[in-house]
Amino acid sequence: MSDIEVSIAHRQGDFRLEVVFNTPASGVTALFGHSGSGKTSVLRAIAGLIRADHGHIRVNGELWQDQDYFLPTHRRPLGYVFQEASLFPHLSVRQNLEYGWRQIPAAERKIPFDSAVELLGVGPLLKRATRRLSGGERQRVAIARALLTSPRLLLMDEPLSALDHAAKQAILPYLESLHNEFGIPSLYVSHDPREVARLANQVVILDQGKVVAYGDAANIMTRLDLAPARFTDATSILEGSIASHDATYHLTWISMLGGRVAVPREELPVGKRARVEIQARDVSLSLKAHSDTSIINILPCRVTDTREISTSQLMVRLELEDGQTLLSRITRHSAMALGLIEGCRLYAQVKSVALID
Ligand SMILES: Nc1ncnc2c1ncn2[C@@H]1O[C@H](COP(=O)(O)OP(=O)(O)OP(=O)(O)O)[C@@H](O)[C@H]1O
Repeated sequence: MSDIEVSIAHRQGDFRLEVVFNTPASGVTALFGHSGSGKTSVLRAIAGLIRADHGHIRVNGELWQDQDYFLPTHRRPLGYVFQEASLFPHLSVRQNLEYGWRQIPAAERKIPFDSAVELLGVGPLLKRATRRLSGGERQRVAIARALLTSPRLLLMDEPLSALDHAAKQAILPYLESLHNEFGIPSLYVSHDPREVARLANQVVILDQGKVVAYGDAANIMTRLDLAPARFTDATSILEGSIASHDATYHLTWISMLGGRVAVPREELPVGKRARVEIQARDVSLSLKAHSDTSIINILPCRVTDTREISTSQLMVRLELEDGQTLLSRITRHSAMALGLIEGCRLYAQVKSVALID
């Protein structure tokens, strides 16, 4: 019963939304798609900001809408974070947060005020006027304010899209810790494949108002028949655990069943679960496990799919020995030189690995 069930049809102007998906009410589900594919409309329907013409929405077994019933927005236990934080300009950060906090009776508050402040790192900003915040700070305050309403579902509509690269990178770890810390499921709209690969457990891909695919993020984000893996900065996420630290070369080794990779040394306990991000452009392929190379991350793998992404470039989907998937972007010229075909066994040489958590 603990899932989010959406089955709606809605017409707005010439645009027709026909969306059906089911996703666990835990972790982060990303809604991914091009501009105009209907992502915001789906969030608005879930929030009750529009009433879909047909269909139903059920969250954790609780009916929010069907043909005869419509739960008004203010009675849906959700927090909504928009592209640009809509904070009250005449109130301080603390007053903005207290506004969210006071919206619900004390007995129903699940998230302590100080925990939300600490998690989003907004403690030093509490006395500030909101007009004196940077874009990234504003978004952190907006997320903290949404959390303080103790929502059972968090809806986030491209909360990072107005931020530059550095501000995005700074805020991502806060978003990552959000559901680990409080276990509040989120629906997260984005058209940035790297952001989705990092944050999402599940992904729903939308195109022209319809669901093209949905399911486990690691699978969906690396499927070559879908849009995310065809971006030039496509990314794969691998899961392993901290295996050892190398004091001489200042490295931390992360092991998976299918091999191991190194990142610059991080003081993390051996055995701790770790996730790493690998960009497709940083993965080259070789027929042998070379030792005469500067690359230390060499993973045995098998080709499961290939797709041209431009006249000169190919995206290759690889399966590691433990079943995890990795993307590699190579030239068509290299693919021919390697004699690359589906099923062939190779070695992925990974030039750069970033530890996420
Ligand atoms: N109130 C409206 N009346 C008529 N058409 C609308 C209305 N709101 C949205 N649309 C249309 O519905 C389609 C989907 O819009 P939506 O905002 O859901 O897409 P999106 O995937 O979130 O896009 P973006 O990434 O650009 O925010 C678009 O073609 C848009 O022009």
